[in-house]
Amino acid sequence: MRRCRRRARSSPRLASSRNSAISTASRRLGETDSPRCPANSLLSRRRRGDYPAVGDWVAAELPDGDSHAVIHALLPRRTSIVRRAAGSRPDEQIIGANIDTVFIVVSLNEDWNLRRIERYLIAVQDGGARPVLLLTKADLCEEPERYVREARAIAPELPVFPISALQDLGRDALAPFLVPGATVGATGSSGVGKSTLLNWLAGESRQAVQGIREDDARGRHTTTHRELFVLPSGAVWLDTPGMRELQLWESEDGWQATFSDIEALAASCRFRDCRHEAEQGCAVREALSGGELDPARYANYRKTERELARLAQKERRAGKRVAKEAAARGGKPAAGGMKQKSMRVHEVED
Ligand SMILES: Nc1nc2c(ncn2[C@@H]2O[C@H](COP(=O)(O)OP(=O)(O)OP(=O)(O)O)[C@@H](O)[C@H]2O)c(=O)[nH]1
Ligand SMILES: [Zn+2]
Repeated sequence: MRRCRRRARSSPRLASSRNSAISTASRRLGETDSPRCPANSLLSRRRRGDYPAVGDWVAAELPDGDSHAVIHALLPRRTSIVRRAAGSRPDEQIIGANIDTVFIVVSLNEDWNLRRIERYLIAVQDGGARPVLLLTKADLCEEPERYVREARAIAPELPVFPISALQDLGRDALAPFLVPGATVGATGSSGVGKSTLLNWLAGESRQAVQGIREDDARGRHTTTHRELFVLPSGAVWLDTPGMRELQLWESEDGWQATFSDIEALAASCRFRDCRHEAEQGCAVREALSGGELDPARYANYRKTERELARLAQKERRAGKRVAKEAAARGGKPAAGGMKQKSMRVHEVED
């Protein structure tokens, strides 16, 4: 089998099987062939999010006898899970495109932490994907239903399923999310059972998770690994390091969706700019003192609000800095921005 890699974090690769005489066609990015973008289209793109990412559909051409595909166009994304790219530039990195469902994976033998689940809910809902909570290792837990109840209390609409890959429990509950054509991903702490879950649903062990570090004469870089898997049900499983450890992003959508109950309370405070501190007619404080709102949930609401505000401020500052630098250069893009070579795709034989 042929694998390909490039220096950037996500790799633009084509999921479909190789076809010797293909004209321009719509394809899914993920695995096997190595696409290269025409140099002029590369140079005309600025933001990372404009580049193909795992899960994208592209119009591509695979010239006869050439193992390199050429991407001509990137199709619009239905959903995109993003995070801020490393470095000082205000830029987003697409962790996964066109994902329908993200399984938030929490193990029933680990520390149970509703606040962590809330953070995952924010991150997943920001990208437009549907969150589903999977409570793994149910075989190690005496009372999984207790945890299901607790999770439902913070997110009544959230589908929650206890499962055990080891004992083949809960498979049927996942079927509606794994219909043909659906794209799913899984996020959760290390060791909760994400790889085991993929292998269980795939019905076989897939070499999905080991990223290999390699050195070569041109420096050290990460060898990317397979990132899209077609499950026997016909669904596609997207597995990237970024997806496995989702982080908060500065958008507010996921935050508002995650804390919609508190947002609704805040909307009925007497004062529109209520800070929920000592104001008269504060519905939030009323709910807290009446026991309808868990103080720990409210504390997480405020904490994540502050975090997102800090991220947004950082973004604004970085944006101003970049604009200033661009103005100083007379509007030309930074030399150290998106280098063409960062899109180069390497190939290795397995
Ligand atoms: N008892 C039990 N153990 C499980 C189950 N699912 C996974 N495990 C075990 O949990 C451990 C971690 O599982 P992984 O699938 O590697 O976890 P992961 O989330 O992919 O971990 P990272 O790759 O570090 O992100 C392994 O020893 C699995 O055998 C389960 O349903 N029941
Ligand atoms: Zn208030």
